[in-house]
Amino acid sequence: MATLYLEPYLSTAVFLAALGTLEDRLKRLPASFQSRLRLTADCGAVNPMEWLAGQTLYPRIYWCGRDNEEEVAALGVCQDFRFESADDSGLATLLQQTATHTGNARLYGGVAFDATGPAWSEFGYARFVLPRIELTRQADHYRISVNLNSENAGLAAEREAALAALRGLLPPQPLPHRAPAAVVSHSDNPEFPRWQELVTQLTSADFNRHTPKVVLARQTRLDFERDLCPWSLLRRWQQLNPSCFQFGFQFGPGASFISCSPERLYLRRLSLLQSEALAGTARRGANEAEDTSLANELLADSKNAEENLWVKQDILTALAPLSEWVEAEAHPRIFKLAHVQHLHTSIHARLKRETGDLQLLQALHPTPAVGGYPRQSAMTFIRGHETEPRGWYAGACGYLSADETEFAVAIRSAYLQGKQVCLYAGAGIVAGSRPEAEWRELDNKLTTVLSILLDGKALA
Ligand SMILES: C=C(O[C@@H]1C=C(C(=O)O)C=C[C@H]1O)C(=O)O
Ligand SMILES: [Mg+2]
Repeated sequence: MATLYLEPYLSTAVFLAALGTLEDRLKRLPASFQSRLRLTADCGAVNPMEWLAGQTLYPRIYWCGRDNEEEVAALGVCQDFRFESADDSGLATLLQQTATHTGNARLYGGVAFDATGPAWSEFGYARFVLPRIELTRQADHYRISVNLNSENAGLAAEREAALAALRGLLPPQPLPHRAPAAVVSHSDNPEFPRWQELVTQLTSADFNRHTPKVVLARQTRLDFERDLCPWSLLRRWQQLNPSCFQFGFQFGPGASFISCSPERLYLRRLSLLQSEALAGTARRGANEAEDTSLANELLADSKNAEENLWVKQDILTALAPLSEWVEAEAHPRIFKLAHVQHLHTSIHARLKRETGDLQLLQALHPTPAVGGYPRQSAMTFIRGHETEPRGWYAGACGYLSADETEFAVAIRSAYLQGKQVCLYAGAGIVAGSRPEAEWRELDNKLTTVLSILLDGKALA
């Protein structure tokens, strides 16, 4: 086995020693243990995404927090929880049970935008995985872990499965910039004429009176001459937008979902919660003066203020019964990305003792940043008028554990299947929205990912 690791790991000897440590500890496992067990060893610097891309096992899951302090490459399955619909009470049970697990084993996964929409195969309505192996970077500290679950097939079989996963590891695969893959076709759904009709409908006084905000989305589908590598695309994307959440899910070889999202649904550390209203958009300026003037216009604009306010108010209302206290910044600030800038309002709460991730997800998702206000009426409009299912786009993706849970809102995302990429962008439609301006806003939101795909500096 050893020779496999020789070249590509940056600190091969340390990595090999870590694998050796884990093997020894697996061989000397206690005769019994409660439920989940996690063994961890320091492994030296290895690029988590390149490591993930080099493996043969699935699922491959990548997560990097918005502050870039923590990066995780998760591989294979110790436990896999997949739910085809929101009616499945198993998801509620899972969320409740996770709260009572000791230790900090994390489940990585996501929930689709719409509980009732058709699910993407492999992704389901919701899917969460306790990975078999995790490579974690915290600041500049790298660790490799292996998870076991005594409730699986029995201790001996579980130990064998863990050893086999470790022994099957392959070297990282460099993700170099490659020559462009040519685009064969490019289509939008809806196209502009239909978008114009929908925005006109949503901004009519009659509609607006009962449903003041609906987030309409467009799917942009690109077909390339060759298969694309999701990890190469995500790698380039994260370099352009390092202040975003960066994540990817590849449950099998056929499809992957990646995202570079600026938006947090929530971060819960024990009973402290951080959430936010991120809505309202302008493009970035060509120079500093223009950029500042666009930011000032955004801060002063009533249509954008309203987009942000519906999100803030809805989150505050949803959190009030779940919290000891909840507070929000009085005014939005500017959050800058590579090609757009947004209005951002921070929200903090201390949760009541009985509030867990189940209540939080039910109360918050989907927020009016991706659905609308009121939620049910906006969802009914979206279901009745968008013809492409959103799948996990605008869903909630992240990790769950007893002590700490974080979900990003899966906007600025791409669903890849072989040669095909589906990109998604939505815009909050409120009174005063104009079809042309909102259409341009969709384009602006896709500029970063399109600059990579169409420049072709990554990918084949
Ligand atoms: C729905 C998306 O983004 C949302 C809509 C925004 C807007 O309309 O200004 C801004 C950020 C998000 O709340 C998306 O990017 O797909
Ligand atoms: Mg907007």
